[in-house]
Amino acid sequence: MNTQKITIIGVGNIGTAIAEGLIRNQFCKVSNVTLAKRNTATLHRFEEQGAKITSDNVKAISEADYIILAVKPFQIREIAEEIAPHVDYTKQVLISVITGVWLEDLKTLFSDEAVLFRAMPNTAAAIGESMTTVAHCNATQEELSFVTSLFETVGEVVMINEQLMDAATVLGACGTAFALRYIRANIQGGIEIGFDANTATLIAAQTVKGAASLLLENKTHPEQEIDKVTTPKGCTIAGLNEMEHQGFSSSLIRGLKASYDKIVKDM
Ligand SMILES: NC(=O)C1=CN([C@@H]2O[C@H](COP(=O)(O)OP(=O)(O)OC[C@H]3O[C@@H](n4cnc5c(N)ncnc54)[C@H](O)[C@@H]3O)[C@@H](O)[C@H]2O)C=CC1
Ligand SMILES: O=C(O)[C@@H]1CCC=N1
Repeated sequence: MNTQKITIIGVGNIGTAIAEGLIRNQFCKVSNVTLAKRNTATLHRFEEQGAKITSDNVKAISEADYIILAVKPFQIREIAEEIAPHVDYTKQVLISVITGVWLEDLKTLFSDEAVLFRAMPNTAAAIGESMTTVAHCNATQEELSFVTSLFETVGEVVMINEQLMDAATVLGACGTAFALRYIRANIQGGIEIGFDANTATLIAAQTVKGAASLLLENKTHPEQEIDKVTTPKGCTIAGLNEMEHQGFSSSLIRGLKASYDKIVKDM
């Protein structure tokens, strides 16, 4: 088990998911995890498990080896002003999961010498099934290995060129919501053709999980797997073609593009 101390500043949706994933998968001693947010009322279950909780960001980072920044983009300036003077850049490492905030921005907010990681996980980190993309600067091999293993503890990891981080945000982080909306539509349709909500949810979710696993395990292209399902003159191709007539793939691609354009426009 790792002995390094990890602090998460901003324990909302994604900070909570990372904390849950790390603690659940015993990445480090729970007592080496410090969680900081302004209102700590939602953090008591972590405290009961042995984590430290605080609303004092400076105190939160005082003993940390790795500091995960998980606040909203507009909150990072205020946090940086508060904690930057207290970071020991010779030994403390910063990991930002904040959308649209670049390593160069972080250097400006903290220090040119700061060891910086920019990572994009998703909320499935809570159950060890995140997809996390990572870029970095000034990191040693040891720091790189540590951060990789931290995110591997909560799912899959891929190192990317930072230029692709906004695209990774759309595909890998927003993608959780897009996939869930697809599943929800299946549930709605499933109810209309006869199932109760619980059964429709189980069938829809397990079917999507199975389809994704086919790609991950077989390393096939989706269309190869689709070919195995589409019986000639059968009901699958009839449904698929109707979905495409209604703009199914096109609407998803446009949605991804709109999501991407929103990040690029705002940041
Ligand atoms: N929600 C998601 O699925 C993902 C979000 N992100 C990024 O992570 C960041 C956080 O997103 P969410 O967790 O969804 O937002 P959130 O609003 O749920 O969490 C932010 C947390 O920061 C805390 N906070 C705000 N100001 C603070 C301060 N001065 N000191 C300490 N804590 C403070 C808030 O109380 C809140 O708990 C955003 O930049 C987002 O783009 C990245 C990947 C996935
Ligand atoms: O919607 C958002 O802005 C954030 C970025 C990734 C997931 N949620």
